Amino acid sequence: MKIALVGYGKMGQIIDRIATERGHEIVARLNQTPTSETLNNADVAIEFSQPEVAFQNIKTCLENHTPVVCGTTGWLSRKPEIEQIAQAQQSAFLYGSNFSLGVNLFFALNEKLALMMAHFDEYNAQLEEIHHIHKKDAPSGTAISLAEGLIAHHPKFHLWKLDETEGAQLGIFAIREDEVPGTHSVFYRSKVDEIEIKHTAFSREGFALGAVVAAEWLRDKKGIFSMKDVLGV
Ligand SMILES: NC(=O)C1=CN([C@@H]2O[C@H](COP(=O)(O)OP(=O)(O)OC[C@H]3O[C@@H](n4cnc5c(N)ncnc54)[C@H](OP(=O)(O)O)[C@@H]3O)[C@@H](O)[C@H]2O)C=CC1
Ligand SMILES: O=C(O)C1=N[C@H](C(=O)O)C[C@H](O)C1
Repeated sequence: MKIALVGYGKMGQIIDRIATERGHEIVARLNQTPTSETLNNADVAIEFSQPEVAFQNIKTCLENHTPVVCGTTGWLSRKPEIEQIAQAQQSAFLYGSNFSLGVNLFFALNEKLALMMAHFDEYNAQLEEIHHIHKKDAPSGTAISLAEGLIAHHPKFHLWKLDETEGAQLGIFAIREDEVPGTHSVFYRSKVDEIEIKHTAFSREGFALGAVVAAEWLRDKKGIFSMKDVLGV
């Protein structure tokens, strides 16, 4: 199929290689907001840009009726608007904070554990994410998805507060270090023990492959989807 890459940085360039290896044609490699012309009749757009520009990129794709797989994080406050546009335009939109199979299994594992712990009050949870020094947003989209999943499956979870001041943010430690691709840990701590579950990305390959698989899945769809729909988990 024909793929438009909206955002051609670290992720876009790896997606280009993997999509080409899987027999797809890259019809656009864009580092600016697309237009109907620059989308070049793509079957699907894959958007990995930056937080401050993602909304306009996605909006343009949806209004052009180009199905769009979005991996850009840090813009989610405007996701409801995008979902309204997708519905109004009868387009296809799929957002993933993390497209790797490993992290989506990690999401499911933590949700199952939170569900089991919902019967007890012993454990609290704390999240930690480590990324490369170029990352603009914090905490990571993956960490936010993790936190949302824990709370949804364990409403009593008291996510530790970073500094115990009233109204402190969720217990998410965001660390920026060297060229770390993405490491996420969840610590479940009681008075007597601690359970740690960790996902470590060795490179960006897993994210890129997952995004291409999501684009292949989305091509003939209409509506709003996530990686749970692609993977059936
Ligand atoms: N969901 C997932 O699985 C993953 C998500 N991400 C997320 O993807 C995003 C991109 O990450 P990464 O590739 O490392 O970042 P990069 O900064 O390497 O790439 C972003 C690219 O977007 C380009 N860009 C700037 N403005 C626009 C615009 N208006 N329209 C289109 N493109 C534009 C930049 O061009 P220029 O340099 O010229 O400004 C740059 O090439 C981040 O939000 C990150 O959190 C990353 C990995 C996995
Ligand atoms: O910026 C990155 O690199 C990544 N960002 C995503 C996030 O914010 O969760 C996914 C992955 O961890 C890499």
